[in-house]
This record gives sequence, structure tokens and C-alpha cells, in this order.
Amino acid sequence: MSILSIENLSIHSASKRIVEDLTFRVEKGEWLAVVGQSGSGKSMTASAIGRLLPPNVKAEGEVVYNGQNFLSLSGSAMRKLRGTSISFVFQDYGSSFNPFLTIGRHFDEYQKTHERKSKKERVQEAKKALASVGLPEAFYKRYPSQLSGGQLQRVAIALALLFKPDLVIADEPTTALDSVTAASVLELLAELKEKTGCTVLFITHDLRHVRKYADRVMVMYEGTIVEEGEKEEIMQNPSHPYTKRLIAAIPSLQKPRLTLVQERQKDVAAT
Ligand SMILES: Nc1ncnc2c1ncn2[C@@H]1O[C@H](COP(=O)(O)OP(=O)(O)OP(=O)(O)O)[C@@H](O)[C@H]1O
Repeated sequence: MSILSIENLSIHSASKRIVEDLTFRVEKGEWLAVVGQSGSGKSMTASAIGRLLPPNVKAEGEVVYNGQNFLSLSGSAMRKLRGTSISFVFQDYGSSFNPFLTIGRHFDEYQKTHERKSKKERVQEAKKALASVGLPEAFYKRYPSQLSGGQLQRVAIALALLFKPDLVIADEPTTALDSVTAASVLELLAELKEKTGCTVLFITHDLRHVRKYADRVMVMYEGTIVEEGEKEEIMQNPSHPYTKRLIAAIPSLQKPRLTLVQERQKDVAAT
């Protein structure tokens, strides 16, 4: 069953067509990975879905969620859905935080916009959310600058999942992190996905992450979808030249290269 249907989505600025006539579905409970060349329109597509495009960029078409077309909802109706039904985790987690507010205040402000609960309940929930992403309660009182990138991205994930959204859109959430931290953040997202049953639309450049977590893959190239399918199918049998190049560029997916010693043994055996 689809949770989100994108129909003929086109995105453009005054001078340029950014995305052309995209039609695709996100199935309930799946992890859909969107990969594609830099500038192919992945982030713009994610932003258009959440009505978060910059003011000079416009979207046309339909983004249908639970029978509602996001593109024709009022601003206030859309704000209500963002965070509760659909939420975002961005690459640039730093800009999601106000450096002058504690982590606790970020939770508090966010909670106040979406639910009516007592201060005590809000604090309890926020601390529980911090614990759910493996962070100590004491972080509630800290400022963003006192946390590492990985810790901040964990807080961003805790905030994104606070109201148990049905759909989480993660736009390259680990690009700014070192590979070990990135792996733990993704593992966390995968765990929370299992726990909450949410659907994940995941934008990435890293096919190793696709291989590990995705159910389906959609490949974008120059503002269009060039292929889409089950992960195994795309990984083993890519049809578009761009996908082929992308897969060929992952060292661990290529045939293992012989070590120098093995090469020498082969040479010796051949003589
Ligand atoms: N504010 C803007 N106004 C006009 N065009 C923009 C704006 N922001 C981005 N673009 C253009 O939209 C196109 C798609 O950008 P987008 O960020 O969606 O690509 P992407 O596939 O996410 O790339 P990356 O993988 O590098 O993040 C690019 O050509 C970019 O220059």
C-alpha cells in the first residue's frame, strides 16, 4: 500500500527546470533509497514533498498523502502535518539548531507547536527521546555547540521521530559525519524504523548504505527518474549507464582485487 504518491511532479525556478515530471510511490513501511548524481534534483524533490522549497522555486503536480495533495494544502495545515505525519532529517543538522537555545529548549519549542502537555510531561518525553537515541538525559541542558556532529544528528533524529511520524525523509543525514559515526547514526535510524514502523525515504550518495538498508532504489539523473526497482534487482542488473557507473565505483561490490602476493602466486603458477 502506498503511503505517498508523487504524480507528475515538476520543479522549476524562473530560469531553469530542476525536476521534470516525476511519478513514483513510496510504499508503507519500506525504506526507499533515492540515489543520483549531484544536482539531479534529489533534495529539491524531498523539499517539494514537505513544501520546504526556497521561495524562488516552484513545484507543480501532486504529492498525495492519505488522500490529501500537499501541494494544495494551506500553509498552516501543512505545518501541522510536518513533524507529526511526515518529518525530515537533513544533512546540515547544524542549521537545524539555534546555538543560543539548549537542546531541551529545542524539544520544548517543538513540543509546544504540536501538542498540549504540561511542562513536566514535556521534559519527561524529551529525556525519553534523548535516551531512545542513546544520549544521556544530561544533554537536555546542553547547548548545540557542546555536542559532537554525531550527537547532534542523533538529537535531530530524536526530534524528527518525537511525534511518531508515518514517513521520515532523510536527506543525506550522514554526509557530514565520519564513517564510524555515520554507520552508528544509520543503524539507529534503522532500529527506530523497526520499532516505530515508520516509512523511510532516504537520499544518499553512498550505495553501501543502500545495499545495507534499502528495500527499493530509485535513481535520478538530470531531474528525471532513470530507474527504479527492488534493491537486489538494481544492484545486480542496473540498466542505466549512470547506475552502472555508480555500482562499479563501490570497491566492495566489485570482484575482489588480488593482493600483490596472490598476483605473484598466479604469475609463478602460470610459468
Ligand atoms: N534556490 C535555488 N534556486 C534555483 N535553483 C536551485 C536552488 N537550489 C538548488 N537549485 C538547483 O536545483 C538543482 C537540483 O539541486 P538538488 O540540491 O536537488 O540536487 P541533489 O540531487 O540533491 O544534489 P546533491 O546530491 O549534490 O545534494 C541543481 O541544479 C541546483 O543548482
